[in-house]
Amino acid sequence: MLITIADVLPQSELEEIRAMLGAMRFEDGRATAGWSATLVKDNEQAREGAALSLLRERVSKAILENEVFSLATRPKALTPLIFSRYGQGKHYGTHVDNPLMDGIRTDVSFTLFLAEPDTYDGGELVIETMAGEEEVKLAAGHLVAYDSTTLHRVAPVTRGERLATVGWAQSYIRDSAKRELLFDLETARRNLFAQAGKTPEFDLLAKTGANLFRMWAEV
Ligand SMILES: O=C(O)CCC(=O)C(=O)O
Ligand SMILES: [Fe+2]
Repeated sequence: MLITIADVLPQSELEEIRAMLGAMRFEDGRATAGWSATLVKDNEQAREGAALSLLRERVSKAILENEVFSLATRPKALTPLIFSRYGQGKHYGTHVDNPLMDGIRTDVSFTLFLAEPDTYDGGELVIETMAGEEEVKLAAGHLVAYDSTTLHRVAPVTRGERLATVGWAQSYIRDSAKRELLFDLETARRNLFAQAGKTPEFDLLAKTGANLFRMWAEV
């Protein structure tokens, strides 16, 4: 499933986060790439330190508290976030993400855009799907989550600077098709509740959703 989620971070926080990033030191992104990714990765990332730890904590909390993110990915754990910067000419060529990172299995990859799209050209996240290439470039504060199993790339930036934070979730539900099924069922259940309240049909959907989760969850 590929899903975009609006307003994971509000406008007021974005300005402060961009200012914090502006004061931080960045290093070559190849420092954290596997050997084949170093062939294609050409960006910069915020360096480890107290400021990065604080920022990570704050943004991870906002992501995990987002209800749509939680229902779409069913996160068991997140990797430490990477804050990346792509100046002019920077890009990240086609690759698949490592299956394990920081001790967790990567089921879902996500990018939270931090720069407004009219401040830079290029820098689209391009994801290869069975239906063709999906280009994603979102407003600052919006997030895209997609299966870590996909090939994807970041197109070269040709003007300005692309700022984003990226991370990975291990899901309680390993299989993407099952995650989508649970997401649809929960959406239907909530819509039914909004229309008709707590009917017997609502209870049956609640039972089915909970019991499928119990059947599939890896804890
Ligand atoms: O910056 C992005 O949107 C994605 C970066 C990426 O693919 C990665 O770090 O593995
Ligand atoms: Fe990636």
